[in-house]
Amino acid sequence: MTAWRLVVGSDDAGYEYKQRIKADLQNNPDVAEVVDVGVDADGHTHYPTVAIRAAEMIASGEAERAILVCGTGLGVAIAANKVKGVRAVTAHDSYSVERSVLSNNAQILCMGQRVVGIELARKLAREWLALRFDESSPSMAKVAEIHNYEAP
Ligand SMILES: O=C(CO)[C@H](O)COP(=O)(O)O
Repeated sequence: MTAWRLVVGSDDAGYEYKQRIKADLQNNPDVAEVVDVGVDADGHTHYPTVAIRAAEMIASGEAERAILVCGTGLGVAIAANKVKGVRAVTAHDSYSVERSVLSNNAQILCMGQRVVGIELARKLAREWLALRFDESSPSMAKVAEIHNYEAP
């Protein structure tokens, strides 16, 4: 199975989790390469800037998946979803993480450093990266409806 070209990003409120999850990715067989779009340790870039940068990389095909962290996981998802073709979700439980791929073919997982414990966030990231959307599944037609809505 093909390994992902992955983007990670956060604002300052998600920095520690982004760094920890990024470190995990070095040894993850589902990950081929990782691009970090910030912030760095003393960065204060607002979450929309980081999220839109990551989402644009997905939309352009530079990467297939992204993990974004802010305080709640909400703002990064709202911003990323403004980029055409991107499906970003906030999920902090295993079932939602699973369905975000199997139902929604989400390319971006968003989590909140102020919401979920680090060990759960790491586990959810691992689970999410191991999942693949089945284009022959009944969910495909529903995802296609979303795509068709924003098609030119
Ligand atoms: O969680 C955030 C956005 O959803 C962000 O990390 C903090 O945003 P703020 O509450 O506007 O500072």
